[in-house]
Amino acid sequence: MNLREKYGIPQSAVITIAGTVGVGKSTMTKALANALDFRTSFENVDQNPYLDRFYNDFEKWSFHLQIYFLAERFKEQKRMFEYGGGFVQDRSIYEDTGIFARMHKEEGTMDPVDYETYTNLFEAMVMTPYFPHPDLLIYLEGPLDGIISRVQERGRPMEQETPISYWEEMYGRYETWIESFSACPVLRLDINDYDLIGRPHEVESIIERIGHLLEQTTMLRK
Ligand SMILES: Nc1ncnc2c1ncn2[C@@H]1O[C@H](COP(=O)(O)OP(=O)(O)O)[C@@H](O)[C@H]1O
Ligand SMILES: Nc1ncnc2c1ncn2[C@H]1C[C@H](O)[C@@H](COP(=O)(O)O)O1
Repeated sequence: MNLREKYGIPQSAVITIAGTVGVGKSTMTKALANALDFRTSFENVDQNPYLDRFYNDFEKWSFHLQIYFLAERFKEQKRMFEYGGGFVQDRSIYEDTGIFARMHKEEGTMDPVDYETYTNLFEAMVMTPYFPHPDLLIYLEGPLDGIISRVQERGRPMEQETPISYWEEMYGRYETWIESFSACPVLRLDINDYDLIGRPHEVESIIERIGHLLEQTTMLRK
């Protein structure tokens, strides 16, 4: 019996991983997908034609980047649907609007009219009964200084050159955002409570918690 069967996780489940830049979403996505024998849906950072330009000039490229991410995530959503689920997704679509677009609009680096156009499009595409929400959102959290060290060590120059204040602002917004997030059930994990690189077997206890939570939410729906 594999871990998915052992903990009663449906073959069709879609699990999305959320959290600030550098917190460990991609690492978690790989580990969970591997242990559950699920497919992965990653953000393709290296192939993103706007990301470098965006970090060099937020005001100029905010709108273009958000539209690009929306199109990419929607394509991924379609792919997950076509396979009938069984996916772990690196970052949820909800963070694009709830964290990034909103932050840039409120910080004055996204034009308010562009923001309005973007959110209208987002709501028309995503906030409808036709858009299947994930079965579970895993929210990764931990101390900011450790997360910033991970960003620095990972070594994407555009992120290394970005002022710490940007990551601080984002971090605070994530803390507020998760408190009111309600599109699907949430499992919060503190990154100091596991280490998927140093102690990879710890993925099992995370899968056990996922199984319990999915079981509870299925019972509540009955
Ligand atoms: N448990 C861990 N201990 C130490 N470093 C980690 C751990 N998990 C992830 N990292 C490292 O932190 C960096 C950011 O992780 P990543 O999974 O890419 O985060 P995200 O996808 O959230 O941006 C990567 O260099 C990764 O290898
Ligand atoms: N919607 C977004 N707006 C701006 N920047 C974004 C958005 N989604 C992701 N990003 C950036 C943040 C990081 O530099 C990379 C990848 O994020 P990561 O958390 O490392 O997966 O893209």
